[in-house]
Amino acid sequence: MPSQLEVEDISVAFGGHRALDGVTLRAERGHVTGLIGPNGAGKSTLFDVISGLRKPSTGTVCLDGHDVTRAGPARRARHGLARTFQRLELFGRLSVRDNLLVAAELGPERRHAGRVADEIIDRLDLAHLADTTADALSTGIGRLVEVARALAVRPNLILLDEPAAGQDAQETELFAALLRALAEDGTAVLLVEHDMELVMNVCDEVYVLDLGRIIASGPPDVIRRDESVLAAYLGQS
Ligand SMILES: Nc1ncnc2c1ncn2[C@@H]1O[C@H](COP(=O)(O)OP(=O)(O)OP(=O)(O)O)[C@@H](O)[C@H]1O
Repeated sequence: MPSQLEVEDISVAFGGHRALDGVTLRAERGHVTGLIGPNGAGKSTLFDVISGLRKPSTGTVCLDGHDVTRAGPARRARHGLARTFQRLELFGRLSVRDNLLVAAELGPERRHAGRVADEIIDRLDLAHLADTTADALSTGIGRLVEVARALAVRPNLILLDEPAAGQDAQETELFAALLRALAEDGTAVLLVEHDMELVMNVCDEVYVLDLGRIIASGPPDVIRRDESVLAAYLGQS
């Protein structure tokens, strides 16, 4: 069976600067896969390539065995891809429930969008905030609602870009449990995150990007002790 996500030999250049250089990575169903690396390593650029917002100069992206390298974001979404962004992208004047409804109406269960929205609100314990407008949420809760909205399209693969930024310790703990539950449901989760404790606690495997190249990959215990990884982080200004 193919992996939910297979990224092969991806390169991206901005002018003369190689933001990604021959990146190969996989994310499996049932796994939380971490993507870490110092600032400017190329993590967001790789997410843009995977979600179809940026065309690579070399390489391929396959979703569930389908080559989508030349496909736009909408076709990738139809292959089960959803993502969140580093900056919150909720509809600020809409309620939490309406933010989920808008997404659910684009997903495979659009005919039961209301039911999908309510089920996710319950699952993420957001019922008390269902009628609150997104603008009124704290950053930490706003990030949780972003994940909720991504779930409303029933993704097979979810890309999360720094979802725990702005969350307090208790929110992060709940969030870790949510990520594990998503994986156990059979979703492939690809997580970019600077909170190393969260990454090391929830991920099945971790890829480390530095200056556009994968310098290490493996289970958290191995990555934690990898000398090239420690050197890359120590070199960070
Ligand atoms: N639109 C762009 N034009 C030119 N250079 C860019 C552009 N986007 C990113 N870069 C450069 O590409 C490299 C990778 O950036 P990217 O944002 O992907 O890194 P990152 O690992 O996500 O960083 P951070 O952890 O700070 O979010 C950086 O050197 C960055 O300055």
